[in-house]
Amino acid sequence: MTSHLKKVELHCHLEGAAPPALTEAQARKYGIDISAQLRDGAYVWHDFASFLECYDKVSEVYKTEEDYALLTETYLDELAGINTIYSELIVSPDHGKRIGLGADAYISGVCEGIRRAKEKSGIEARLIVTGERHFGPESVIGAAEYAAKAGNPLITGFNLAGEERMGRVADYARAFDIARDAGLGITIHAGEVCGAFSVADALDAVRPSRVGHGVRAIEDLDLVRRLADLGTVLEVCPGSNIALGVFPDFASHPLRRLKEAGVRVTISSDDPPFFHTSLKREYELAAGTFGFGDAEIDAMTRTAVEAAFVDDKTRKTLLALI
Ligand SMILES: Nc1ncnc2[nH]cnc12
Ligand SMILES: [Zn+2]
Repeated sequence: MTSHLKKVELHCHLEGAAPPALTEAQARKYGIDISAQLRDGAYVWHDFASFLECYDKVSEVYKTEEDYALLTETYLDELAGINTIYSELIVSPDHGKRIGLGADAYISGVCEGIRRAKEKSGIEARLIVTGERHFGPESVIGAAEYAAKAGNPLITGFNLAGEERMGRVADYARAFDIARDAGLGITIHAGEVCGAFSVADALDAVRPSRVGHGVRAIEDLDLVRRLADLGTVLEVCPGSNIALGVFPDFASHPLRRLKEAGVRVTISSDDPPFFHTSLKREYELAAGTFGFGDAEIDAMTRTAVEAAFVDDKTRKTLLALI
């Protein structure tokens, strides 16, 4: 049981957290046929590429500022209900542009959702703007420029998600320079679908303080030592990794081995309903399947706050709550 533990999540894609029932209602509202992506209350995909396709299609049923306020509020309410004190949501203003809503209205809807949830439960949240690798370097630079110029105090980080097999990290380095120069925190998906080289590329090309997943670093023990020495924080999402077949089962998942090698690890849910998981389940897995005690789980939660893209006052307040 982990219901008594305070929780923090650093890695969850907003559209990836869309509850199937809400997506179904949205599709009905707009007369969109979502039956190829959502069947019997579950999202339909069979590998990483089809997951990304399904994700993009599902995102298309969220169309207005209010749709985004509702989606954000719904997810943060769920998190607050399991004792979560802080959440970082990965958002894609590009998506707002693609559906004709516009990046500003997309972000404004999300911020309204954060405001509503915080008013009810006190949950704190920040936004990480992401570029999508499969939309190419120019689009990712556009996302970084948007995040850098937004002047929105809730946008505190920049990420690169999407098809990890497309191009090399160095192709996207300029986007990270733009984000870093604007004072944004830097994290990047690496070592999920691609192997250890992808994590090494990320360290070399963008010097992130955190890496999304990073779990395939385990294939190179020198790299594991490098991560430990640098103090790079991994946003580990075990349920996602098993659902996507990154590892065949939890017994072979490297969360414990990375932690024991001195790597700073945290736990998140990634795209919870797509992977039949939730932050609650990820904490339960940490306790049950991985065998971590309460003190060890609290230490991971504290690591997440230490690595959070927040100001020092907020960090202090959050640390005092754990
Ligand atoms: N797990 C994941 N990896 C890369 N890009 C994503 N976009 C949404 N979920 C993702
Ligand atoms: Zn992710």
